Amino acid sequence: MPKVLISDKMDPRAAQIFRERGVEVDEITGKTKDELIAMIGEYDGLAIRSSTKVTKDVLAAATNLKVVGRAGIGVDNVDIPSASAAGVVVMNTPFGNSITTAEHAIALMFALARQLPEADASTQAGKWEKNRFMGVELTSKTLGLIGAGNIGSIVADRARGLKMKVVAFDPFLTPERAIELGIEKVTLDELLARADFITLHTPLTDSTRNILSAEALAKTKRGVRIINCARGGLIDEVALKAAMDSGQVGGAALDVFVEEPAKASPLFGTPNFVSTPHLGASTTEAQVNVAIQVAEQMADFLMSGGVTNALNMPSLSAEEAPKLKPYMALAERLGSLVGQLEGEITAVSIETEGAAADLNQKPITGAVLAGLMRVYSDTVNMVNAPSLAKERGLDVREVRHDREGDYATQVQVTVTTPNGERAVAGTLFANSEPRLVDIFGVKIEADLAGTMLYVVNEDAPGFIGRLGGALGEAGINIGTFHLGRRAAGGEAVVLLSVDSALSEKVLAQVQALPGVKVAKTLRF
Ligand SMILES: NC(=O)C1=CN([C@@H]2O[C@H](COP(=O)(O)OP(=O)(O)OC[C@H]3O[C@@H](n4cnc5c(N)ncnc54)[C@H](O)[C@@H]3O)[C@@H](O)[C@H]2O)C=CC1
Ligand SMILES: O=C(O)CCC(=O)C(=O)O
Repeated sequence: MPKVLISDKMDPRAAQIFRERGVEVDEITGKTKDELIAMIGEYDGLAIRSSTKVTKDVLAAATNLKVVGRAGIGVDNVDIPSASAAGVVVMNTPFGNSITTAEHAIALMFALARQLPEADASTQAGKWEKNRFMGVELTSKTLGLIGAGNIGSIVADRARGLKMKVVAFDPFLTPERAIELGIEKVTLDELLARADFITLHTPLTDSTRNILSAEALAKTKRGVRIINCARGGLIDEVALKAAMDSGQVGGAALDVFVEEPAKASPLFGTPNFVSTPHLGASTTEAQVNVAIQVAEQMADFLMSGGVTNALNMPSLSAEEAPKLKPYMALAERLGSLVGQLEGEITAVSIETEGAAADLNQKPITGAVLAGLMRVYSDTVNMVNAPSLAKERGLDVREVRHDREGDYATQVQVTVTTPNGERAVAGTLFANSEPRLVDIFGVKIEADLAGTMLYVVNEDAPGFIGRLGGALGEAGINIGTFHLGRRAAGGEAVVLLSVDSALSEKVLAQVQALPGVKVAKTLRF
């Protein structure tokens, strides 16, 4: 039974779903990095929010880990390249808290427009400072959106409902989408010059870090009000403090900080500065949504191989997964076969025909690459195989054929080596049992499983007896025996499964049999 650790506070429905789906679950929150490292080795899955940092060190200790599930959107607390390299799938829940976060941005915009937190504190302090708190209307004001993805679009919709004009800077926003949202796509400089309020809704990346730098803040309308419900680091906090002190920025509301938890900040105490402790996603509705979604996705993956909302692997629905499972086994074995038999591979082409061509090709390709590269690395799997292939400069091609060949379904793997192109092909028997049907142009029907001996020999009478004799003398029991040949009297191939591994000595004896060109042990 797979085992999952929930390491951040999460709605109890997550644990309930894991248990209902047959996944064992521990909820242990508030652990330090070292404590997490000490315990992570026993888990197949890790469910987190934003507090747990899934660093390279944590991943190195996570020897059984297969999936990290983020109950939320931002995954900047997960080292995705290290997770991919370790073959760990990283998933998030991209929509579950978007409305809630957008509403928080709108709430902070109102808080700034009417100085609600300071007015509240003053009133409760018995001051009744009616003349101190003069606000501004939102109607007809311009809202500048930096980032118009899921959350930014919802903010735009709500702001338009408030009769604001919305302009957006987002290099990936298409003109059609801007029209659909009723917003104007502008450059960053134009946004800075025109916006009365600016709200940020991008991930933190190299291109968005300090997007509101001292230089950018200097280009804003004097008195602009700024809201950040996305990520700390999008605004230069020191520059923001200076801009607020000079009056260039008339108000700022931050839900997120460069350092979290933000227990101290030069911004604290600045007039018309509003802050919340990363509460963007903190509503009952959003937390139920993300908890249910992350548990469903992780359970699908651990129990049936379904992949949804993964950031480092193509999606695979829970319906597709069982159909693809035997193909992935076939693909991995074909990849493994060529990987073991061919040394220097510079390109690989994965061709499907018949029923296989109607399936999602990415998992089949991932499985071929994982099998192929297992000779180089024990830790390669479908998640890290494509990036490993890229690192090695392997040219990967996928081809789907409409035609149906000799079999109703077929996967062919062709590799390019210094000796030319070499192809192997396989099919499924009874829709589920992987079988090799062609090896380097020789027709053969073989199950690729366990330890096998691959022999290429000259087709001549008596050879099978001599081979069986050599193995028998060495005490090696033959399980299955498969034969194929290019032409009578030409090159023949023998693939046989053996019940125990062949020693170097026995392999050398087979190699020395008259007519043997190649003898190699294979493992599947
Ligand atoms: N405060 C909180 O509790 C929460 C914060 N978030 C944060 O909100 C962010 C946005 O979430 P979504 O809208 O769901 O993400 P999304 O991926 O749907 O949208 C992000 C948008 O940013 C745009 N973008 C990327 N680079 C850009 C750049 N250099 N300049 C301008 N735009 C750029 C993208 O094109 C995309 O349209 C998340 O990355 C997350 O960090 C999300 C949920 C809760
Ligand atoms: O889990 C949380 O409270 C934070 C949510 C968040 O920042 C996100 O989903 O990106």
